[in-house]
Formats: sequence, structure tokens, C-alpha cells
Amino acid sequence: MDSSSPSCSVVIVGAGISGIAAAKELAKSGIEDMVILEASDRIGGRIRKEDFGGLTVEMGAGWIQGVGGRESNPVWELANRSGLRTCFSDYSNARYNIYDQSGNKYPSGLAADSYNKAVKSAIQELRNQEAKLHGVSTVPSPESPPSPKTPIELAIDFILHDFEMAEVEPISTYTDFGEREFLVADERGYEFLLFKMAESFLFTLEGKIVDARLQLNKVVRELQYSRDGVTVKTEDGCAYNANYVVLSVSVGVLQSDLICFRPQLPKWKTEAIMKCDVIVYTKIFLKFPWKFWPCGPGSEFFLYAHERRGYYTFWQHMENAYPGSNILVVTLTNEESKRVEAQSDKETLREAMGVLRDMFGLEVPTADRILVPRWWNNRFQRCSYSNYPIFATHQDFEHIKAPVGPIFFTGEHTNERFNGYVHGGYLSGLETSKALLEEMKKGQKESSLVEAQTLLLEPLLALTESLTLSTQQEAVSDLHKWDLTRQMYLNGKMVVQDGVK
Ligand SMILES: Cc1cc2nc3c(=O)[nH]c(=O)nc-3n(C[C@H](O)[C@H](O)[C@H](O)COP(=O)(O)OP(=O)(O)OC[C@H]3O[C@@H](n4cnc5c(N)ncnc54)[C@H](O)[C@@H]3O)c2cc1C
Repeated sequence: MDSSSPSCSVVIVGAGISGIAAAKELAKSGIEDMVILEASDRIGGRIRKEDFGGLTVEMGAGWIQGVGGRESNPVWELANRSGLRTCFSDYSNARYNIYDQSGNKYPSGLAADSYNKAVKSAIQELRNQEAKLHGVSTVPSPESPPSPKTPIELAIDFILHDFEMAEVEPISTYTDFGEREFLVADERGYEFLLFKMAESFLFTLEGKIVDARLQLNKVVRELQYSRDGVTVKTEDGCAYNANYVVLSVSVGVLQSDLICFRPQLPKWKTEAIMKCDVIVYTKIFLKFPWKFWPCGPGSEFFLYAHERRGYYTFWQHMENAYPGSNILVVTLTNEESKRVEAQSDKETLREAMGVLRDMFGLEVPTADRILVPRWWNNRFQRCSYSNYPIFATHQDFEHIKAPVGPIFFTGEHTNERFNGYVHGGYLSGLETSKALLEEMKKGQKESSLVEAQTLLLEPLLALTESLTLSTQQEAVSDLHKWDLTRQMYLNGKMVVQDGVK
């Protein structure tokens, strides 16, 4: 460890919901000497509001998903306690509002038929994959369903696979917390929930965090760790010593080379990190001088059917959340997201306007403003959320969240049941801080054991000091408590964490 650097018990890397939840829990248990290092200039991470033409829009997480079930979603509880304004979303209407490239709406019967066919075929495909995964050769595997070809089939396939059935069924969020979803529509933003958490343990003044334990614009580039603790080095040349680190960066960041680990992470850890897929999910906001889209009941979501899958397919108007706002949102995913991130906003506006004029006619006015988030090219994110492949195992999750020496991993990607969601991030922060507190307690017990052994050895030391035999003198004078600790490690009396070799 670098002896000239400031020291503390815990450094938390990242101030998203998992990092802030972990910090709050540690503070609640009396761990006050902590530092939170955040690469960007704000807290919130993938929960991020933006001012857009005088209104607050959510560039990252927008919904509280999983409400109204047998258990209460903890994020829904936080939202209620903070009086966050939300608005119920009914996605199911999207499948009946499908437009072709000439602006005709597909008849609802045809849309419903295509939808039911696609659901059946998606379920069949999942069964096939599961059978293949479990090597079921005795049961004849049914034929693969035909892949979607027509624009309407492609549009439905997109909403099914990139939205409704993006996860393997059953989806814990819906089975545990309920199937309802609420859009956050609050001027203070979804991130207000993080501020409320932070204000319970950090000093705030006039709605701002003014506590030196939160350090913004601190990009962590190196974690040098050993049994004695961790030295955390940041891009601006600072170093911090800590007994432990809670690392809450996204799996996309872990897959990149932003943070260098010394020594390198063990193979089981890097394999688990690389096995996790990521989703890029982009909500593009467009503000118009007036609205030209239908706004009655059941019209909030609509689809554009195009021969290119995912090409400006999924649309939402913001009239339910913010009446009179004249804002539309179109969602792109993965390759389309990356393609749009790489081009100018002007080009994206041109494409989006082409699609809107296909659907609603040439007289549609050009948007006054456009907002295009870039999650993939943000080196502090490198994804929107994790997406585990169907063949991911329980052990993969165990590995991705297991500590390596004094480094504890947290974040939505470490939560087996709720990865990908805000509540997954929140619960992972709580879980990781509990595991760390346990480890700290164990460490305290072990160091008091060492103290006790040192005390027991003192009479022996006194006795040996009175002896004049030089060999005995050398042997004893070399003995101090750190040697005892090392001896205990070597004798296997203390747990040596995997990866600290
Ligand atoms: C577009 C989009 C839409 C989404 N929609 C929803 C939704 O509707 N509902 C839902 O439940 N979830 C949604 N999610 C997912 C949800 O936002 C995330 O699961 C959750 O916010 C992740 O929290 P986290 O604390 O794990 O990670 P993060 O929020 O990513 O926090 C990690 C923090 O670490 C910081 N960091 C990274 N690298 C470094 C470094 N080297 N040094 C210091 N700091 C670093 C980052 O800046 C960040 O602040 C969405 C996400 C996106 C992007």
C-alpha cells in the first residue's frame, strides 16, 4: 500500500443505485470512514434525468417495473416514501397500433393473429433451446419455428424479444413483485430516490450533497490489492488506501479495460464477467411544435413495421405523463443503437422524420429538438443493462458477485433474480454491504485473536529476553503481530480469499 495516501475502511467505486445503497447500509452500521469515488460529475449512473425543452425526461431507467404483486418492490416503496410522481403504462396496446410504411394501420384481427403466432413460436423456440441445453436427445426436438419475414412479423418479433420476452420465463420481477409498470414522470427525476438515500448519511445543503466523502469526477483506473487491503488509483493521479473496496461499475465497464486489477483477477471471475451479455437500449426523444399522433385511450404505444428489424419500431407519446408536452420517444436496441450512436444527431433526426412521415403523412412538422443518449459509447457504462444468456448457471452468478480478496462486487448484474433492473441494483447494494459487514466482523474477531495471542506470548518474550543466547534473541525479536498474522494465514487458520495468491 502507498503509505502517503489517505486511508479509510471502505472505498465505494460508483455512485449509481447499487453503490449508494451499499454506502447507506454501511453508514447505518457505523462505518463512517468511507469514500465514494464516482467517475462522472453526478450521482445516479444509469438513472439519469435530462432537461428537454423545459421538461424532465429519463434518459436511463424510466419505469418502476414489477408492481402490484404479492411482495412489494423495494424501489416502489422508496418512490412512495419520496412522493415520486408516476404514471401507469399499458404496453399491451402497442401490438394493436401497428403502422405500415404507407401510414395504414394493420387491422386489429391480423395484428392479434400475428402476435399470437409469434408468442407461440417464441415459446417453442425457448423450449428447443432449453432441450438442447439439457442435452435431451430422447425427446424428439420439435422443428424450429419459421423466422419472421414480413414487416409486421418483424415488428412483433422485435417487441416480443427485445421487450416483452427479453428474459427467460418466468420473470422473477413479475412473479415476485407483480406485472404492473409505472413510468416515472417527476420534475426531480428518478434520481431523486438516490438523493433521498444519500441525504440520510451524507451532508447536504440546499438540495446538494456537500460531503467530502462523495468525490465526483474521480475515474478509478487501477485497483492494487493484497491481503493488507487495496490501493485505488484514479485518472487524476490520486491514490486512496482502504481495507476494502465495493466495486459497483457495470458489467460493460468490467468487460472493458477501464480498470486495471493488480494482480489480475482470477480466471473464474473473468470468465463469469465475459459470459454475461449486455443490452444497449436507446430512448430517443423528439419535441414537436404540435402533436399529430392519436392521443385517446390505448394509443400511448405504437409500432412501425419495416423490412429492417428494429428500425425505429417502438414509439411512445408522452401525453399521459406530461399532457401538452408534444414529445415522442422512439426506442432502439443493440445494433441499431450502436449505429445511431455513431452518426450525427442531425442524421438520426432525418431518419426518424422519414419514419414519422411514412406513418402520419408528409405534412408532419420537423421536431424542434432531439435528444440521443449514448450508453454504449459512454466509457463509464458501456451498456444499458446486463442480459444473461439462457445457458447462464447459478454458479455464474455466484462467481460474478464473489469477492476477490478485499474487493467486493456489486451492481444490477450481480443479482441473480433481478438483474437488469433498478431494484436489482438496489438489492445487490444491500446484499453486498451485508456480506462486507460480515467479513469485517470476522476480521475484527481474527485480529482480537491475534492480540490475545500476542499478550499470551509476552511472558515468553520477557523470559527469552533475559536469556543471552543470540539465536533465541533473534528469533524472538523478529516476532511481531504481523508475522503472527502471516503465520496464521500460512497455517490455514485464517481464511485466504481466492484470487489473493
Ligand atoms: C436506457 C436505459 C433504460 C433502462 N430502463 C429501465 C427501466 O425502465 N426500469 C428498470 O428497472 N431498469 C431500467 N434500466 C436499468 C437500470 O437503470 C440499471 O439496472 C441500474 O440503474 C443499474 O444500477 P447500478 O448501480 O448497478 O449501476 P450504475 O447505475 O451504472 O452505477 C455505476 C456507477 O459507476 C460509475 N463508474 C463507472 N466506471 C467508473 C470508474 N472507473 N470509476 C468511478 N466510477 C465509475 C458510473 O459512472 C456509475 O455512476 C435501464 C437502463 C438504461 C441505460
